[in-house]
Amino acid sequence: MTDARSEQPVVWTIAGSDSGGGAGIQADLHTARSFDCHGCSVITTVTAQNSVAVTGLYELSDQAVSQQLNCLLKDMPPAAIKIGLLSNSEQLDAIVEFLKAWPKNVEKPFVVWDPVMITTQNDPLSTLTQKQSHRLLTLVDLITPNTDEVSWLSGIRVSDKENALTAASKLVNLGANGVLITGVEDELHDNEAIADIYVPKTPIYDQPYLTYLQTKVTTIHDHGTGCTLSSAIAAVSAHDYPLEDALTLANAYVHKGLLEAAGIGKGPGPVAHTRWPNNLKHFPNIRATNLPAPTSAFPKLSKSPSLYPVVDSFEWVKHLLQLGIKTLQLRIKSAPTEAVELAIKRSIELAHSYQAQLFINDHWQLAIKHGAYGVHLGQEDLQTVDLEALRSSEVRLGISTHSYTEVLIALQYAPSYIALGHIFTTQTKEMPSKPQGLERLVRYVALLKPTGIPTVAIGGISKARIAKVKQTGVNGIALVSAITKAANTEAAINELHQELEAAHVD
Ligand SMILES: Cc1ncc(COP(=O)(O)OP(=O)(O)O)c(N)n1
Ligand SMILES: Cc1nc(C(=O)O)sc1CCOP(=O)(O)O
Ligand SMILES: [Mg+2]
Repeated sequence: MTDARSEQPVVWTIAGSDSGGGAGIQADLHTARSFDCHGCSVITTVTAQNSVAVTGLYELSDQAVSQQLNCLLKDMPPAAIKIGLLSNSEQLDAIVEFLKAWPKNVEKPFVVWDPVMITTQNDPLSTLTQKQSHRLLTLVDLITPNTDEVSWLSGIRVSDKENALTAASKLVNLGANGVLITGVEDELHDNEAIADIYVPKTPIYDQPYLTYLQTKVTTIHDHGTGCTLSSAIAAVSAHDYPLEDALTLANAYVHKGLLEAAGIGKGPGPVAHTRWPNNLKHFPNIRATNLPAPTSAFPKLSKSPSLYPVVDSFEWVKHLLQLGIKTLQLRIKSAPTEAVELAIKRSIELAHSYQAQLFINDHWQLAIKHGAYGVHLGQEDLQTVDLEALRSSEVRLGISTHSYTEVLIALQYAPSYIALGHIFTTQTKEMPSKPQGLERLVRYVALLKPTGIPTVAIGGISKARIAKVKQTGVNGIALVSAITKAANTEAAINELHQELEAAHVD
Protein backbone atom coordinates (compact mmCIF):
# COMPACT_ATOMS: atom_id res chain seq x y z
CA MET A 1 0.00 0.00 0.00
CA THR A 2 1.36 3.44 -0.85
CA ASP A 3 1.42 6.19 1.75
CA ALA A 4 -0.63 9.12 0.42
CA ARG A 5 1.02 11.41 3.00
CA SER A 6 4.25 11.53 1.05
CA GLU A 7 2.52 12.35 -2.25
CA GLN A 8 0.85 15.60 -1.22
CA PRO A 9 3.35 18.08 0.22
CA VAL A 10 2.10 20.29 3.01
CA VAL A 11 2.16 24.06 2.45
CA TRP A 12 1.34 26.57 5.16
CA THR A 13 -0.04 29.99 4.46
CA ILE A 14 0.41 32.58 7.19
CA ALA A 15 -1.83 35.38 5.98
CA GLY A 16 -5.06 37.33 6.31
CA SER A 17 -8.54 36.03 5.56
CA ASP A 18 -10.35 37.72 2.65
CA SER A 19 -14.06 37.20 3.16
CA GLY A 20 -14.52 37.86 -0.57
CA GLY A 21 -12.47 34.77 -1.36
CA GLY A 22 -10.18 36.46 -3.89
CA ALA A 23 -6.96 37.07 -2.00
CA GLY A 24 -5.17 36.09 1.22
CA ILE A 25 -5.71 32.71 2.82
CA GLN A 26 -8.52 31.82 0.41
CA ALA A 27 -6.42 32.43 -2.72
CA ASP A 28 -3.49 30.58 -1.15
CA LEU A 29 -5.54 27.46 -0.37
CA HIS A 30 -7.00 27.38 -3.89
CA THR A 31 -3.47 27.64 -5.26
CA ALA A 32 -2.09 24.89 -3.02
CA ARG A 33 -4.86 22.61 -4.26
CA SER A 34 -4.17 23.48 -7.90
CA PHE A 35 -0.57 22.38 -7.45
CA ASP A 36 -1.49 19.13 -5.68
CA CYS A 37 -0.42 20.31 -2.23
CA HIS A 38 -2.27 20.19 1.07
CA GLY A 39 -2.74 23.74 2.33
CA CYS A 40 -2.80 24.62 6.05
CA SER A 41 -3.66 28.11 7.28
CA VAL A 42 -2.37 30.37 10.03
CA ILE A 43 -4.66 33.40 10.06
CA THR A 44 -3.12 36.70 11.13
CA THR A 45 -6.05 39.01 10.43
CA VAL A 46 -9.70 38.66 9.53
CA THR A 47 -10.86 41.20 6.98
CA ALA A 48 -14.44 42.08 6.11
CA GLN A 49 -13.87 42.51 2.41
CA ASN A 50 -15.59 42.20 -0.93
CA SER A 51 -14.52 43.04 -4.46
CA VAL A 52 -15.10 46.75 -3.84
CA ALA A 53 -13.68 47.58 -0.40
CA VAL A 54 -12.33 46.45 2.95
CA THR A 55 -14.87 47.46 5.58
CA GLY A 56 -13.31 45.83 8.63
CA LEU A 57 -9.95 44.59 9.88
CA TYR A 58 -9.66 42.31 12.92
CA GLU A 59 -6.05 41.58 13.86
CA LEU A 60 -5.49 38.35 15.74
CA SER A 61 -3.21 38.49 18.79
CA ASP A 62 0.38 37.26 18.55
CA GLN A 63 -0.65 34.39 20.90
CA ALA A 64 -3.34 33.31 18.45
CA VAL A 65 -0.79 33.33 15.63
CA SER A 66 1.82 31.43 17.68
CA GLN A 67 -0.69 28.84 18.79
CA GLN A 68 -1.75 28.06 15.23
CA LEU A 69 1.92 27.74 14.20
CA ASN A 70 2.89 25.45 17.07
CA CYS A 71 -0.20 23.32 16.68
CA LEU A 72 0.57 22.70 12.99
CA LEU A 73 4.26 22.08 13.60
CA LYS A 74 3.46 19.18 15.94
CA ASP A 75 1.48 17.30 13.32
CA MET A 76 1.82 18.73 9.83
CA PRO A 77 5.32 20.12 9.28
CA PRO A 78 5.47 22.06 6.02
CA ALA A 79 7.57 21.53 2.93
CA ALA A 80 7.05 25.22 2.22
CA ILE A 81 5.59 28.30 3.90
CA LYS A 82 4.06 31.36 2.31
CA ILE A 83 3.84 34.45 4.50
CA GLY A 84 1.42 37.16 3.48
CA LEU A 85 -0.27 39.88 5.52
CA LEU A 86 1.30 40.68 8.88
CA SER A 87 -0.75 43.50 10.32
CA ASN A 88 1.48 44.68 13.16
CA SER A 89 4.87 44.28 14.79
CA GLU A 90 3.59 41.79 17.40
CA GLN A 91 2.49 39.40 14.66
CA LEU A 92 5.81 39.88 12.87
CA ASP A 93 7.73 39.18 16.10
CA ALA A 94 5.74 35.98 16.63
CA ILE A 95 6.73 34.75 13.15
CA VAL A 96 10.36 35.85 13.54
CA GLU A 97 10.71 34.02 16.87
CA PHE A 98 8.97 30.93 15.49
CA LEU A 99 11.26 30.72 12.44
CA LYS A 100 14.39 31.41 14.50
CA ALA A 101 13.52 28.56 16.88
CA TRP A 102 12.90 26.05 14.08
CA PRO A 103 13.57 22.61 15.61
CA LYS A 104 16.77 20.90 14.44
CA ASN A 105 15.00 17.57 13.92
CA VAL A 106 12.43 19.00 11.49
CA GLU A 107 13.56 19.71 7.94
CA LYS A 108 13.65 23.45 7.20
CA PRO A 109 10.91 24.45 4.78
CA PHE A 110 11.24 26.84 1.87
CA VAL A 111 9.83 30.22 2.98
CA VAL A 112 8.50 32.97 0.72
CA TRP A 113 7.20 36.31 2.00
CA ASP A 114 4.83 38.49 0.02
CA PRO A 115 4.94 41.76 1.97
CA VAL A 116 1.32 42.85 1.62
CA MET A 117 0.76 46.44 2.81
CA ILE A 118 -2.33 47.67 0.98
CA THR A 119 -5.16 46.04 -0.98
CA THR A 120 -5.61 46.41 -4.74
CA GLN A 121 -8.30 48.96 -3.79
CA ASN A 122 -5.63 50.97 -1.88
CA ASP A 123 -6.96 50.15 1.60
CA PRO A 124 -4.10 50.00 4.15
CA LEU A 125 -3.77 46.60 5.84
CA SER A 126 -0.70 46.88 8.04
CA THR A 127 0.95 49.21 10.52
CA LEU A 128 4.40 47.59 10.12
CA THR A 129 7.29 49.98 9.66
CA GLN A 130 10.07 49.51 7.17
CA LYS A 131 12.61 48.86 9.94
CA GLN A 132 10.41 46.25 11.66
CA SER A 133 9.83 44.38 8.42
CA HIS A 134 13.59 44.09 7.79
CA ARG A 135 13.76 41.63 10.74
CA LEU A 136 12.06 39.03 8.57
CA LEU A 137 14.25 39.56 5.50
CA THR A 138 17.09 37.23 6.48
CA LEU A 139 14.75 34.45 7.67
CA VAL A 140 13.01 33.83 4.37
CA ASP A 141 14.30 32.39 1.09
CA LEU A 142 12.49 34.86 -1.14
CA ILE A 143 10.43 38.05 -0.96
CA THR A 144 7.96 38.88 -3.73
CA PRO A 145 7.09 42.60 -3.49
CA ASN A 146 5.39 44.50 -6.29
CA THR A 147 6.84 47.89 -7.26
CA ASP A 148 4.90 49.76 -4.52
CA GLU A 149 5.86 47.24 -1.86
CA VAL A 150 9.54 47.21 -2.84
CA SER A 151 9.56 51.03 -2.83
CA TRP A 152 8.22 50.93 0.72
CA LEU A 153 10.59 48.14 1.84
CA SER A 154 13.73 49.65 0.33
CA GLY A 155 13.04 53.36 0.51
CA ILE A 156 13.84 53.63 -3.21
CA ARG A 157 11.02 54.72 -5.51
CA VAL A 158 10.73 51.93 -8.09
CA SER A 159 9.22 52.76 -11.46
CA ASP A 160 11.42 50.95 -13.97
CA LYS A 161 13.90 48.15 -14.38
CA GLU A 162 16.96 50.20 -13.39
CA ASN A 163 15.62 51.37 -10.03
CA ALA A 164 14.04 47.92 -9.45
CA LEU A 165 17.54 46.44 -9.66
CA THR A 166 18.93 49.10 -7.31
CA ALA A 167 16.16 48.46 -4.76
CA ALA A 168 16.61 44.68 -4.97
CA SER A 169 20.38 45.02 -4.46
CA LYS A 170 19.77 47.19 -1.41
CA LEU A 171 17.48 44.50 0.10
CA VAL A 172 20.02 41.78 -0.71
CA ASN A 173 22.67 43.86 1.06
CA LEU A 174 20.32 44.10 4.04
CA GLY A 175 20.25 40.27 4.16
CA ALA A 176 17.50 39.16 1.76
CA ASN A 177 18.27 35.80 0.14
CA GLY A 178 16.31 36.51 -3.00
CA VAL A 179 14.04 39.28 -4.29
CA LEU A 180 11.40 38.91 -7.00
CA ILE A 181 10.02 42.31 -7.95
CA THR A 182 6.76 41.88 -9.80
CA GLY A 183 5.00 44.03 -12.36
CA VAL A 184 7.94 46.14 -13.58
CA GLU A 185 7.31 48.17 -16.73
CA ASP A 186 10.06 47.19 -19.16
CA GLU A 187 10.13 49.56 -22.10
CA LEU A 188 13.40 47.90 -23.21
CA HIS A 189 11.34 45.03 -24.51
CA ASP A 190 7.95 46.48 -25.42
CA ASN A 191 4.99 48.19 -23.87
CA GLU A 192 2.86 45.08 -24.20
CA ALA A 193 5.17 43.22 -21.82
CA ILE A 194 5.45 43.27 -18.06
CA ALA A 195 8.54 42.01 -16.25
CA ASP A 196 9.15 40.17 -12.99
CA ILE A 197 12.78 40.62 -12.02
CA TYR A 198 14.49 38.02 -9.86
CA VAL A 199 17.62 39.08 -8.03
CA PRO A 200 19.16 36.22 -6.01
CA LYS A 201 21.82 36.61 -3.34
CA THR A 202 24.15 34.34 -5.31
CA PRO A 203 24.11 34.65 -9.12
CA ILE A 204 22.07 32.15 -11.10
CA TYR A 205 23.47 30.86 -14.43
CA ASP A 206 26.38 33.30 -13.74
CA GLN A 207 23.79 36.08 -13.92
CA PRO A 208 23.09 38.78 -11.31
CA TYR A 209 19.39 38.62 -12.23
CA LEU A 210 16.81 36.92 -14.46
CA THR A 211 13.88 38.62 -16.16
CA TYR A 212 10.54 36.84 -16.59
CA LEU A 213 8.73 38.68 -19.37
CA GLN A 214 5.02 38.17 -19.76
CA THR A 215 2.39 39.64 -22.08
CA LYS A 216 0.27 42.22 -20.24
CA VAL A 217 -3.30 41.07 -19.71
CA THR A 218 -5.95 43.77 -19.98
CA THR A 219 -8.40 42.96 -17.21
CA ILE A 220 -9.72 44.64 -14.07
CA HIS A 221 -10.08 41.21 -12.50
CA ASP A 222 -6.67 40.93 -10.88
CA HIS A 223 -7.62 40.65 -7.21
CA GLY A 224 -5.25 38.30 -5.38
CA THR A 225 -2.47 38.13 -8.00
CA GLY A 226 0.35 38.76 -5.48
CA CYS A 227 -1.03 36.20 -3.00
CA THR A 228 -1.53 33.66 -5.77
CA LEU A 229 1.95 34.16 -7.20
CA SER A 230 3.70 33.72 -3.85
CA SER A 231 1.62 30.72 -2.79
CA ALA A 232 2.22 29.11 -6.20
CA ILE A 233 5.97 29.62 -5.66
CA ALA A 234 5.62 27.92 -2.26
CA ALA A 235 3.57 25.04 -3.69
CA VAL A 236 5.98 24.31 -6.55
CA SER A 237 8.95 24.55 -4.16
CA ALA A 238 7.17 22.06 -1.90
CA HIS A 239 7.42 19.60 -4.79
CA ASP A 240 11.19 20.14 -4.67
CA TYR A 241 11.51 22.00 -7.97
CA PRO A 242 14.42 24.47 -8.14
CA LEU A 243 13.44 28.03 -7.21
CA GLU A 244 13.78 29.35 -10.76
CA ASP A 245 11.20 26.74 -11.84
CA ALA A 246 8.88 27.73 -9.01
CA LEU A 247 9.05 31.31 -10.36
CA THR A 248 8.45 30.10 -13.91
CA LEU A 249 5.44 27.93 -13.07
CA ALA A 250 3.93 30.48 -10.69
CA ASN A 251 4.22 33.14 -13.40
CA ALA A 252 2.43 30.88 -15.90
CA TYR A 253 -0.27 30.03 -13.35
CA VAL A 254 -1.03 33.69 -12.60
CA HIS A 255 -0.98 34.62 -16.29
CA LYS A 256 -3.54 31.92 -17.08
CA GLY A 257 -5.54 33.00 -14.01
CA LEU A 258 -5.70 36.57 -15.33
CA LEU A 259 -6.74 35.41 -18.79
CA GLU A 260 -9.53 33.29 -17.33
CA ALA A 261 -10.65 35.66 -14.55
CA ALA A 262 -14.43 35.96 -15.01
CA GLY A 263 -15.26 38.73 -12.56
CA ILE A 264 -17.22 37.99 -9.40
CA GLY A 265 -18.75 40.93 -7.50
CA LYS A 266 -19.08 44.55 -8.63
CA GLY A 267 -15.36 45.42 -8.43
CA PRO A 268 -12.12 43.74 -9.50
CA GLY A 269 -12.82 39.99 -9.40
CA PRO A 270 -10.37 37.29 -8.34
CA VAL A 271 -7.78 35.68 -10.62
CA ALA A 272 -9.03 32.28 -11.75
CA HIS A 273 -7.56 29.15 -10.18
CA THR A 274 -6.79 26.48 -12.71
CA ARG A 275 -4.32 23.57 -12.63
CA TRP A 276 -0.63 22.84 -13.10
CA PRO A 277 0.42 24.97 -16.12
CA ASN A 278 0.80 22.79 -19.20
CA ASN A 279 0.48 25.11 -22.17
CA LEU A 280 3.51 26.98 -23.50
CA LYS A 281 1.42 30.05 -24.36
CA HIS A 282 1.03 30.79 -20.64
CA PHE A 283 4.73 30.58 -19.82
CA PRO A 284 7.01 33.62 -19.53
CA ASN A 285 9.87 34.48 -21.78
CA ILE A 286 13.00 34.13 -19.64
CA ARG A 287 15.83 36.58 -20.35
CA ALA A 288 19.40 36.40 -19.12
CA THR A 289 21.92 38.97 -20.24
CA ASN A 290 24.75 36.55 -21.09
CA LEU A 291 22.78 34.39 -23.52
CA PRO A 292 23.14 34.90 -27.29
CA ALA A 293 20.29 36.37 -29.33
CA PRO A 294 18.22 33.67 -31.05
CA THR A 295 18.81 32.99 -34.75
CA SER A 296 16.37 31.41 -37.18
CA ALA A 297 15.31 27.83 -36.41
CA PHE A 298 17.92 25.04 -36.68
CA PRO A 299 17.42 22.31 -39.31
CA LYS A 300 15.17 19.40 -38.42
CA LEU A 301 16.53 15.90 -37.78
CA SER A 302 16.35 13.51 -40.74
CA LYS A 303 15.01 10.70 -38.52
CA SER A 304 13.69 10.35 -34.99
CA PRO A 305 16.64 9.94 -32.58
CA SER A 306 15.31 6.70 -30.98
CA LEU A 307 18.21 4.77 -29.36
CA TYR A 308 20.97 7.40 -29.02
CA PRO A 309 24.34 6.17 -27.65
CA VAL A 310 26.82 8.75 -26.35
CA VAL A 311 30.45 7.58 -26.56
CA ASP A 312 33.94 9.00 -26.17
CA SER A 313 36.15 7.73 -29.05
CA PHE A 314 36.33 7.16 -32.78
CA GLU A 315 36.62 3.41 -32.09
CA TRP A 316 33.25 3.44 -30.30
CA VAL A 317 31.64 5.46 -33.09
CA LYS A 318 32.93 2.95 -35.65
CA HIS A 319 31.74 -0.05 -33.62
CA LEU A 320 28.24 1.39 -33.18
CA LEU A 321 27.89 2.40 -36.83
CA GLN A 322 28.82 -1.16 -37.80
CA LEU A 323 26.07 -2.41 -35.46
CA GLY A 324 23.49 -0.29 -37.29
CA ILE A 325 23.12 2.68 -34.87
CA LYS A 326 21.77 5.69 -36.77
CA THR A 327 21.89 8.46 -34.15
CA LEU A 328 24.91 8.83 -31.87
CA GLN A 329 27.13 11.37 -30.13
CA LEU A 330 30.88 11.76 -29.80
CA ARG A 331 31.51 13.24 -26.34
CA ILE A 332 35.22 13.57 -25.62
CA LYS A 333 35.90 15.26 -22.32
CA SER A 334 39.67 14.85 -21.88
CA ALA A 335 42.17 14.28 -24.65
CA PRO A 336 44.97 16.32 -26.24
CA THR A 337 43.65 18.89 -28.74
CA GLU A 338 45.09 17.17 -31.82
CA ALA A 339 43.68 13.80 -30.81
CA VAL A 340 40.25 15.39 -30.30
CA GLU A 341 40.29 16.95 -33.74
CA LEU A 342 41.41 13.72 -35.38
CA ALA A 343 38.69 11.69 -33.62
CA ILE A 344 36.04 14.25 -34.60
CA LYS A 345 37.18 14.38 -38.23
CA ARG A 346 37.31 10.58 -38.64
CA SER A 347 33.99 10.07 -36.85
CA ILE A 348 32.23 12.66 -39.02
CA GLU A 349 33.57 11.09 -42.22
CA LEU A 350 32.58 7.58 -41.19
CA ALA A 351 29.12 8.57 -39.89
CA HIS A 352 28.54 10.36 -43.19
CA SER A 353 29.21 7.15 -45.15
CA TYR A 354 26.64 5.34 -42.96
CA GLN A 355 24.13 8.22 -43.34
CA ALA A 356 24.02 8.41 -39.56
CA GLN A 357 23.15 11.43 -37.43
CA LEU A 358 26.40 12.05 -35.52
CA PHE A 359 26.36 14.85 -32.94
CA ILE A 360 29.63 16.36 -31.68
CA ASN A 361 29.47 17.38 -28.04
CA ASP A 362 30.96 20.75 -26.95
CA HIS A 363 33.52 21.20 -29.79
CA TRP A 364 31.31 23.28 -32.06
CA GLN A 365 34.15 25.01 -34.00
CA LEU A 366 35.66 21.63 -34.95
CA ALA A 367 32.20 20.33 -35.78
CA ILE A 368 31.65 23.23 -38.19
CA LYS A 369 35.16 22.88 -39.63
CA HIS A 370 34.66 19.19 -40.47
CA GLY A 371 31.06 19.42 -41.63
CA ALA A 372 29.33 17.61 -38.76
CA TYR A 373 25.69 16.57 -38.99
CA GLY A 374 25.00 17.99 -35.54
CA VAL A 375 26.36 19.64 -32.39
CA HIS A 376 25.20 19.06 -28.81
CA LEU A 377 25.54 21.94 -26.35
CA GLY A 378 24.79 22.42 -22.66
CA GLN A 379 23.27 25.57 -21.19
CA GLU A 380 26.72 26.89 -20.14
CA ASP A 381 28.05 26.20 -23.65
CA LEU A 382 25.34 28.53 -24.99
CA GLN A 383 27.03 31.44 -23.22
CA THR A 384 30.17 31.16 -25.36
CA VAL A 385 28.97 29.75 -28.69
CA ASP A 386 28.85 31.79 -31.91
CA LEU A 387 25.25 30.90 -32.65
CA GLU A 388 25.23 32.75 -35.98
CA ALA A 389 28.23 30.73 -37.17
CA LEU A 390 26.56 27.52 -36.05
CA ARG A 391 23.29 28.41 -37.72
CA SER A 392 24.84 29.44 -41.04
CA SER A 393 26.79 26.16 -41.23
CA GLU A 394 23.42 24.30 -41.43
CA VAL A 395 24.48 22.00 -38.59
CA ARG A 396 21.71 20.52 -36.38
CA LEU A 397 21.67 21.63 -32.75
CA GLY A 398 20.74 19.65 -29.63
CA ILE A 399 20.52 21.50 -26.28
CA SER A 400 20.64 20.03 -22.76
CA THR A 401 18.05 21.04 -20.16
CA HIS A 402 17.50 20.15 -16.51
CA SER A 403 14.44 22.20 -15.53
CA TYR A 404 11.40 24.07 -16.88
CA THR A 405 13.52 27.21 -16.92
CA GLU A 406 16.22 25.61 -19.07
CA VAL A 407 13.58 24.11 -21.37
CA LEU A 408 12.15 27.60 -21.96
CA ILE A 409 15.63 29.03 -22.57
CA ALA A 410 16.46 26.20 -25.01
CA LEU A 411 13.17 26.72 -26.85
CA GLN A 412 14.10 30.31 -27.72
CA TYR A 413 16.80 28.88 -30.02
CA ALA A 414 14.42 26.55 -31.90
CA PRO A 415 16.95 23.68 -31.77
CA SER A 416 16.78 20.37 -33.67
CA TYR A 417 16.10 18.51 -30.41
CA ILE A 418 15.89 19.22 -26.68
CA ALA A 419 17.55 16.85 -24.22
CA LEU A 420 15.86 16.35 -20.84
CA GLY A 421 18.09 15.17 -18.04
CA HIS A 422 19.07 13.68 -15.84
CA ILE A 423 16.07 11.42 -15.42
CA PHE A 424 17.66 9.01 -12.93
CA THR A 425 20.82 9.07 -10.83
CA THR A 426 23.82 8.70 -13.11
CA GLN A 427 27.33 7.42 -12.33
CA THR A 428 28.72 8.84 -15.58
CA LYS A 429 28.70 12.53 -14.76
CA GLU A 430 28.59 14.64 -11.62
CA MET A 431 25.35 16.58 -11.84
CA PRO A 432 24.64 19.87 -10.01
CA SER A 433 20.88 19.28 -10.34
CA LYS A 434 18.68 16.55 -8.84
CA PRO A 435 17.36 13.58 -10.83
CA GLN A 436 14.06 14.61 -12.41
CA GLY A 437 12.17 11.31 -12.49
CA LEU A 438 9.48 10.14 -14.88
CA GLU A 439 6.67 12.42 -13.67
CA ARG A 440 8.60 15.56 -14.68
CA LEU A 441 9.68 13.92 -17.93
CA VAL A 442 6.01 13.33 -18.77
CA ARG A 443 5.28 17.02 -18.10
CA TYR A 444 8.14 18.30 -20.28
CA VAL A 445 7.31 15.94 -23.15
CA ALA A 446 3.65 17.04 -23.10
CA LEU A 447 4.63 20.72 -22.90
CA LEU A 448 7.00 20.43 -25.87
CA LYS A 449 4.86 18.19 -28.06
CA PRO A 450 3.00 21.05 -29.84
CA THR A 451 6.34 22.62 -30.88
CA GLY A 452 7.26 19.58 -32.98
CA ILE A 453 10.81 19.75 -31.57
CA PRO A 454 11.92 16.19 -30.74
CA THR A 455 12.79 15.37 -27.12
CA VAL A 456 15.62 13.13 -25.86
CA ALA A 457 15.81 11.69 -22.32
CA ILE A 458 19.22 11.12 -20.71
CA GLY A 459 20.68 10.03 -17.39
CA GLY A 460 20.70 6.68 -15.61
CA ILE A 461 18.63 4.92 -18.28
CA SER A 462 19.18 1.18 -18.24
CA LYS A 463 17.60 -1.81 -19.96
CA ALA A 464 15.26 -2.20 -16.97
CA ARG A 465 14.08 1.42 -17.25
CA ILE A 466 14.03 2.10 -20.97
CA ALA A 467 10.44 0.94 -21.58
CA LYS A 468 9.05 3.24 -18.87
CA VAL A 469 11.05 6.14 -20.32
CA LYS A 470 9.76 5.40 -23.82
CA GLN A 471 6.18 5.37 -22.50
CA THR A 472 6.48 9.06 -21.59
CA GLY A 473 6.35 9.77 -25.33
CA VAL A 474 9.96 11.00 -25.53
CA ASN A 475 11.42 10.69 -29.05
CA GLY A 476 14.95 9.63 -28.22
CA ILE A 477 16.78 7.90 -25.39
CA ALA A 478 20.44 8.80 -24.85
CA LEU A 479 22.60 6.28 -23.04
CA VAL A 480 26.22 6.11 -21.95
CA SER A 481 26.87 3.30 -19.48
CA ALA A 482 24.03 1.03 -20.69
CA ILE A 483 26.09 0.74 -23.89
CA THR A 484 29.71 1.29 -22.87
CA LYS A 485 29.61 -0.86 -19.71
CA ALA A 486 27.72 -3.76 -21.30
CA ALA A 487 29.67 -7.03 -21.50
CA ASN A 488 28.48 -7.54 -25.07
CA THR A 489 27.59 -4.35 -26.97
CA GLU A 490 25.69 -6.05 -29.77
CA ALA A 491 23.55 -8.08 -27.35
CA ALA A 492 22.89 -4.97 -25.23
CA ILE A 493 21.76 -2.96 -28.26
CA ASN A 494 19.47 -5.77 -29.40
CA GLU A 495 17.91 -6.04 -25.95
CA LEU A 496 17.44 -2.26 -25.70
CA HIS A 497 15.76 -2.25 -29.12
CA GLN A 498 13.46 -5.10 -28.06
CA GLU A 499 12.47 -3.21 -24.90
CA LEU A 500 11.72 -0.12 -26.98
CA GLU A 501 9.62 -2.03 -29.48
CA ALA A 502 7.63 -3.75 -26.74
CA ALA A 503 6.93 -0.47 -24.88
CA HIS A 504 3.38 0.67 -25.46
CA VAL A 505 3.14 4.41 -26.22
CA ASP A 506 -0.28 6.11 -26.37
C1 LIG B 1 21.77 13.91 -25.46
C2 LIG B 1 22.59 14.64 -24.46
N1 LIG B 1 21.99 15.23 -23.44
C3 LIG B 1 22.71 15.91 -22.54
C4 LIG B 1 24.06 16.00 -22.64
C5 LIG B 1 24.87 16.81 -21.68
O1 LIG B 1 25.43 17.93 -22.33
P1 LIG B 1 26.12 19.09 -21.45
O2 LIG B 1 25.08 19.61 -20.53
O3 LIG B 1 26.78 20.03 -22.35
O4 LIG B 1 27.18 18.31 -20.61
P2 LIG B 1 28.46 17.54 -21.17
O5 LIG B 1 27.99 16.36 -21.97
O6 LIG B 1 29.22 18.49 -22.03
O7 LIG B 1 29.18 17.12 -19.94
C6 LIG B 1 24.66 15.35 -23.71
N2 LIG B 1 25.99 15.38 -23.89
N3 LIG B 1 23.90 14.68 -24.62
C1 LIG C 1 26.45 13.23 -20.24
C2 LIG C 1 25.22 13.34 -19.44
N1 LIG C 1 24.45 14.46 -19.47
C3 LIG C 1 23.42 14.37 -18.66
C4 LIG C 1 22.43 15.44 -18.45
O1 LIG C 1 21.48 15.25 -17.72
O2 LIG C 1 22.62 16.47 -19.08
S1 LIG C 1 23.32 12.91 -17.84
C5 LIG C 1 24.72 12.37 -18.60
C6 LIG C 1 25.32 11.04 -18.35
C7 LIG C 1 24.44 9.92 -18.84
O3 LIG C 1 25.11 8.74 -18.65
P1 LIG C 1 24.38 7.37 -18.22
O4 LIG C 1 23.52 6.97 -19.36
O5 LIG C 1 25.53 6.44 -18.00
O6 LIG C 1 23.66 7.64 -16.95
MG1 LIG D 1 28.71 20.45 -22.89
